[in-house]
Amino acid sequence: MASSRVLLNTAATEEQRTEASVDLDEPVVKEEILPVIDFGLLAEGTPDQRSKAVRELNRACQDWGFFLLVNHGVPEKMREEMIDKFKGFFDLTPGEKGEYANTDVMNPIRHGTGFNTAVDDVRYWRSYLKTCVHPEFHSPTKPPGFRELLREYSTCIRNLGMKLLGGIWESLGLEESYMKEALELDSCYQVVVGNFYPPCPQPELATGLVPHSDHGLLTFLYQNGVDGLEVKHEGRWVRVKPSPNSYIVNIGDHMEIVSNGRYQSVLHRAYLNDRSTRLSIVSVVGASLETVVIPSLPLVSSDRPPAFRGMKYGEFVEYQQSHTLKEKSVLELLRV
Ligand SMILES: O=C(O)CCC(=O)C(=O)O
Ligand SMILES: [Fe+2]
Repeated sequence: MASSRVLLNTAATEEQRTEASVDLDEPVVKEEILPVIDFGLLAEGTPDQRSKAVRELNRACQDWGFFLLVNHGVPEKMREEMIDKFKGFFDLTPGEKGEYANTDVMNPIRHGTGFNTAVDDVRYWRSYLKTCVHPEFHSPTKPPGFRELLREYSTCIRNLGMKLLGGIWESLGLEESYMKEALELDSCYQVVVGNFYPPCPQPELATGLVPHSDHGLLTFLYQNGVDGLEVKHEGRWVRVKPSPNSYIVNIGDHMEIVSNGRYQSVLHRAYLNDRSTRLSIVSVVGASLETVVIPSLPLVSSDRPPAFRGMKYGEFVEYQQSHTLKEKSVLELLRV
């Protein structure tokens, strides 16, 4: 596979100036519309409307593993303020942000570039801030107001996530209360990540994020109106264009495990552009870090034996975060 190594040297800050190496032989990217799920019908529709929404959820999770969530109830003002506060964080001085730069991958607040700078072999045109917001809430104290807003925002996404999970369990024929207990969802692990991608002078030669799947059950992504997400669908990279106000939601590795492979996590990556700064806010909702996640017993039979070995979710996260980000490599270790 052809690869190019180039020193990107521009007006970018020292933090963003980086050596990048990316594969150039990927299949052609196409733009397609993701399936749309109306959360309003799931949460407040008539029984018929809810059943229809659950069937659509089933189709979207099976066919794509990615969908657009509309009528989700997260206020626009809160989303836009959250984007502004993350911008405010990335605009802090390197010294102020440096307080959160650390090498312990399970540290509850982490700022950095790339994915895991200790092991990355590709450098990224990206800065990030990761904060664990549940079961314990952590947040930087700067910029002013960030902490308060993040608390409100993450609670809103968690509540949305739990209700959406309810619809997904139903679509798999699973009992909500059973799943809540099996995954210890009252102490679910939730992390919020701000991804900051400044304009890149040679976007075709650098990368925002390499192809990967997310570790949790579900991921919610909101962006600042600048596109940059690509999803691997039926062997091709597809550019995703969310409708205004929608969340992009995707299935994570642990949904693949609990559903015993019925719903699969999907490879995605971030591409760059040379004009506009892109900011994405990603919220991952997963089981409790203490839970050993296994395929759900009602989805296991002699015809369909367990497809994955169990592993404590916390160990999975730690392993993924301390190794090079590489497609679905961690999940594959658990495949039977
Ligand atoms: O910024 C994006 O579009 C992708 C981010 C992402 O995949 C992640 O943070 O896991
Ligand atoms: Fe991701």
